Amino acid sequence: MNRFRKPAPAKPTGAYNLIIAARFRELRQLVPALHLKMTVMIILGILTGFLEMVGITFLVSLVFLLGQQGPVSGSGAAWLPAFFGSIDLSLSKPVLIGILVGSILLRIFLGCANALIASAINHRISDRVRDRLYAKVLTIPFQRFQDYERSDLINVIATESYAVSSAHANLVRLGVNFGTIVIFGIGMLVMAWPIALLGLAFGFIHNFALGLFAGAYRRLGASALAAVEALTQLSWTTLQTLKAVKSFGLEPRHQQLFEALSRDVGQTWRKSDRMGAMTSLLSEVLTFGVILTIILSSEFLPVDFKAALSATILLYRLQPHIKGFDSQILSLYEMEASLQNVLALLSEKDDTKQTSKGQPVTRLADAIVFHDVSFAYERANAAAVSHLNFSIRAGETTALTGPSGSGKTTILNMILDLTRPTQGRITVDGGDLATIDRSSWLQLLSVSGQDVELMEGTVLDNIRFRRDISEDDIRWAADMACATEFIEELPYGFDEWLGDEAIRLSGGQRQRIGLARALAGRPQILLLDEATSALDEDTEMRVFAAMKEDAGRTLIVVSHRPAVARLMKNRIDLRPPSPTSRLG
Ligand SMILES: Nc1ncnc2c1ncn2[C@@H]1O[C@H](COP(=O)(O)OP(=O)(O)OP(=O)(O)O)[C@@H](O)[C@H]1O
Repeated sequence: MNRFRKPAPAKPTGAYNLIIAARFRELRQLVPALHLKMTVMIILGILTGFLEMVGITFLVSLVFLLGQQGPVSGSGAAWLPAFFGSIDLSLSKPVLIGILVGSILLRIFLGCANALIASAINHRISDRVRDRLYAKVLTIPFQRFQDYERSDLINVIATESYAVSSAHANLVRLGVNFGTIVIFGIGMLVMAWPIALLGLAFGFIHNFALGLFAGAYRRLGASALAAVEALTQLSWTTLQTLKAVKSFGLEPRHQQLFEALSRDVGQTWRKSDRMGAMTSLLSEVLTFGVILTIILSSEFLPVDFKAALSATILLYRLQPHIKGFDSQILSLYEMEASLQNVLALLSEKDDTKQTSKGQPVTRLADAIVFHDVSFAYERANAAAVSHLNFSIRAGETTALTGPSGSGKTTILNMILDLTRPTQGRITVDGGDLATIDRSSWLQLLSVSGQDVELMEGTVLDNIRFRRDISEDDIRWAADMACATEFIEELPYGFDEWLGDEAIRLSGGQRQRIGLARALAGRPQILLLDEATSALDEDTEMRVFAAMKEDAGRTLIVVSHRPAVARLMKNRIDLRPPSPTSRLG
């Protein structure tokens, strides 16, 4: 679990009515129009339960009717279900059969409709939550994003997001089961109150027994989640560092670790299944116990036989609803950790600049100026850069030099508006960057770095990078970056499939694809952060010569190579003890 995420509360939230309230509160934050959806589905579900009760009681009456000796005669009252008592309703046999068949058919229809509605609503909830989580990852401040483990984020978006629709479905089923239990209970009370009282006593014992499992389920949910997270993290880092793993001969060690973690995951699920089987057994035993009590004491109970039979069958049919109620309550405990993770990510604050509109810019006419700018990363002991004062002139080339860790990348990140000064301000043609519309500003900029983040796709896809850029511009950019020469050597040229790691490409080739990507949008301002460090000197010089010919671009280059810095007109040097700047 990422150390910056909210941990699940350590102590159980308490009795299960509190856990229902807690899940409901969480869902209210996550699902719009929750009440309406739940109410409709619960009413439909309860109606289905009611029809089940009608079907059972009318079936018992029909069995009595069919078992009658001799020709059928007399009023229909004798054939009515027990809860009508001695009310004399003159219903004919076909009417009774009609009610029975009608209630069964209607129950089947409502059950099916409810299942379809539930499926549609649950999928919609999952879709929306996934979309919101993904959007959140894109809108939290970049610095905050860096605090998260990538594997945790993937887990939350792809797996834990389903806990929301599961919690919704569980609460609905819980409402339906509770409603059905109440209706069956009322039916039993009207037909045979002593049996209803026995059922009630059974209910209390049952709830008490269920409460004994709550804490264990809650812990199980949290440990299952931790086990899955650890497994995903190991898989993710193994894939990320496979070359190093192989180079150090660590395959057996990784395999061992994976098997141990995988066993942990399996064990938690097996434990969950075992506990599910135990609670189910408990519920079966208690139901059997109460039915046995009824049978053994039937002689002494002041209840008519038909009513006793109907009530006992109802009690028996109540059992799946009680079992469902149990497992839903326990699942609500189990899914607490996942819901907390989803909520923790969704409650992250958005990057306000990204979501608000500012002053649009169409071009850089004069200069980007740093006015006494300092920046400190959160939780860092010292500032990454302090009291910077310099100008970057439009249309000119500038080298940003200084020792490792002196803050060059931090400066580029501030120009890219990924991070903002903690002190001082940056102006663009006199206007504060903080008030400038971020997306219009980024239209003017492009960046390429030492490590190129390639994605699954062809060379063309990687240069285009999901932007609306013509193939002509892509080929032009590849020429500028001296990339065409090696791309055309590939079996499928620009259509060659690279995959996200592009292992068949050399470091310098990857950097040239990154450079072509940055150039393809024909940016007015180009930031290069050690973007040609893996190129041989000759190719590097050819790249810069080509870019110099394409005049008018503002170029800011971070490089440790003096030859590259010398090619630039201006130089900003970040040397300790105090960062100084000078304009060449
Ligand atoms: N996300 C971060 N959180 C905390 N500190 C950071 C973070 N990124 C960078 N730093 C710190 O800020 C300082 C400046 O880092 P920066 O990457 O800007 O230096 P640099 O000059 O680009 O280094 P290099 O030449 O090695 O790439 C360093 O001390 C670094 O450890």
